[in-house]
Amino acid sequence: MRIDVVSIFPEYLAALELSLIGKARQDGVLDVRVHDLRTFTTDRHRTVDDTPYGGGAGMVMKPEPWAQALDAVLADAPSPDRPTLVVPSPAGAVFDQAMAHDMASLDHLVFACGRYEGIDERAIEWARDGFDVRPVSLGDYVLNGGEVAVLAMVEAVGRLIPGVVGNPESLVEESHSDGLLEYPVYTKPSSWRGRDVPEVLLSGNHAKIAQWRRVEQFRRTADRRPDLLADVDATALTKADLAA
Ligand SMILES: COC(=O)COc1cccc(COC(=O)c2cn[nH]c2)c1
Repeated sequence: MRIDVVSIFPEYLAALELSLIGKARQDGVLDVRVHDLRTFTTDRHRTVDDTPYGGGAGMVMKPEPWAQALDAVLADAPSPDRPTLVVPSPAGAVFDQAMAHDMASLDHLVFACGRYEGIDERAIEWARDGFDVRPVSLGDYVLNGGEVAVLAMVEAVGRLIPGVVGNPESLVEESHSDGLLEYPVYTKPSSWRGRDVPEVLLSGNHAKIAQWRRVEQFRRTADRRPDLLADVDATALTKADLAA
């Protein structure tokens, strides 16, 4: 997969050189390119923002540098297919694991990191000719810019790409993969500061362990994210499971 990120703080994305994503880049599994929006300005001060029409506090990102930057990305695109342009924004569709899987199936993802009060809307509309434009929110809160959201999304998407995570098995049983939160996990020692690992996990009885884990998933989801239960087939939980 090819990923392009455009930002006025390209050094913010240095974290993508670390750990699993960094290794995937070295192995050629991911091709991540970060671009400094100021490269695409033409004035002496490398201006990327100006005051908002209609008044109000803050500044707005000028459309022209964005059009120049996105044109440069298109000129160097890996395939003639329309890339997806993800614009992290408080006014976007909320990012979730389903969206991460959808993005992981794409050949070319481009991220536009907004700052200040946002990007001139005309640049977003202009981009619809060359890109599948998707405003995406991480949640109902406001960041100072899109870079932190891009780090989260590139990690969530990148880890789903074959060859990025060592053991693909570890992607199967995790929160949200089956609509439920994940069960609690334990490791040695079996007794720690007076707290013992649940007996069933030491039993070697794999059917009982699977049953216990399933119940814990439902219990946790009901406790922390009851909103998720609406979409889950609770009949999968038998009375025997609950009695266990
Ligand atoms: C058209 O879109 C834009 O102009 C985006 O502009 C901005 C402006 C300020 C901050 C951000 C970063 O995104 C978030 O704050 C965000 C994402 N998820 N939850 C909060 C983006």
